[in-house]
Amino acid sequence: MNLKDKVGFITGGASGIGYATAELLLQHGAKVAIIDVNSEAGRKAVSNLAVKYGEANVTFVKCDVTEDGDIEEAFKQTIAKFGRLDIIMNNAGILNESNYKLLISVNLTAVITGTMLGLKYLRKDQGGNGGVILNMSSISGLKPSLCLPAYAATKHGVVGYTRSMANSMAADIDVHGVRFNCVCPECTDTPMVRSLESVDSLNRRGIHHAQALSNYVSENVDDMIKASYIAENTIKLLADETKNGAAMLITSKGVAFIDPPEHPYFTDRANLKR
Ligand SMILES: NC(=O)C1=CN([C@@H]2O[C@H](COP(=O)(O)OP(=O)(O)OC[C@H]3O[C@@H](n4cnc5c(N)ncnc54)[C@H](O)[C@@H]3O)[C@@H](O)[C@H]2O)C=CC1
Ligand SMILES: CCCCC/C=C\C=C\C(=O)C/C=C\C/C=C\CCCC(=O)O
Repeated sequence: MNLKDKVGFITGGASGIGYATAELLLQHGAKVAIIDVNSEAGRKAVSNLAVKYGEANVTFVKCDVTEDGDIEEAFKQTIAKFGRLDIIMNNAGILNESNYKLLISVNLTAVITGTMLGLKYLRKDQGGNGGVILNMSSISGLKPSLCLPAYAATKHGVVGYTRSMANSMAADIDVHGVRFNCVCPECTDTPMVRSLESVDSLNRRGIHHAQALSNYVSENVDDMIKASYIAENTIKLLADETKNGAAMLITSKGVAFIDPPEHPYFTDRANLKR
């Protein structure tokens, strides 16, 4: 996919990985809607980006991704502003083991809702141009995380959902033109991680092994990979039209595509005639 003049929709785009990806899309000539619950950060993000890339190319829509109506309205406002939609990045996320129902709602349910609601605007057979849905998982979506079991459950859910949607819709891709991929970064230096330096914050959020994790974050955060590195690899995945159903692990050593295990039952079912 040539990113020039394409339109991206990024939830959690006011900060961290979402913001870095928004900026890189703008550098490639795309237009971007930053979708976020934090109005102050969202407006600030857009005013910074507008100075560099032009007011016509970036917009902010306040949206709580746990509210279906907010997500629908954000899609409508994005298309009203830019006239099309090509890229959906369901990226908003939180870390809160205490409030695991909210955690599931933001990190997993909203990814499914953003995919289902957004799909109808992307589908070539429903008036869209085709495109790509990129869901934000984590290395915690591929391996156990002893400090963050509920968080890991949401991120495993994102991988399972994204691969399943890709497989389920792959047979008709010529009709709808939509690809589904997810990214699984290792720990990245963002405000989310910086907020974990304090053991009080970790305890409030019910994160396991709080003291050990706080020590680890404080000692290592400066050396963690940067959000711009996640954005560079995310953009490569977005643009690569050969990739559908990919789970891309991003670490300081580079990227790796993690394949699901093969099983004849599922392989045969994927080939079933409908
Ligand atoms: N930083 C890291 O080490 C890693 C982060 N991730 C994932 O990347 C994504 C982005 O995380 P970061 O950039 O690190 O965090 P961040 O805290 O810097 O950015 C998250 C953004 O999501 C927004 N947000 C939170 N709840 C929302 C809601 N209900 N509705 C709309 N927006 C909401 C926040 O306001 C914030 O702007 C998350 O899904 C996170 O789980 C994945 C792997 C590693
Ligand atoms: C080891 C540092 C953990 C810091 C956790 C903060 C944010 C994590 C965000 C993620 O998406 C996960 C990324 C990397 C951590 C992966 C596993 C946690 C390792 C410790 C554990 O097993 O819980």
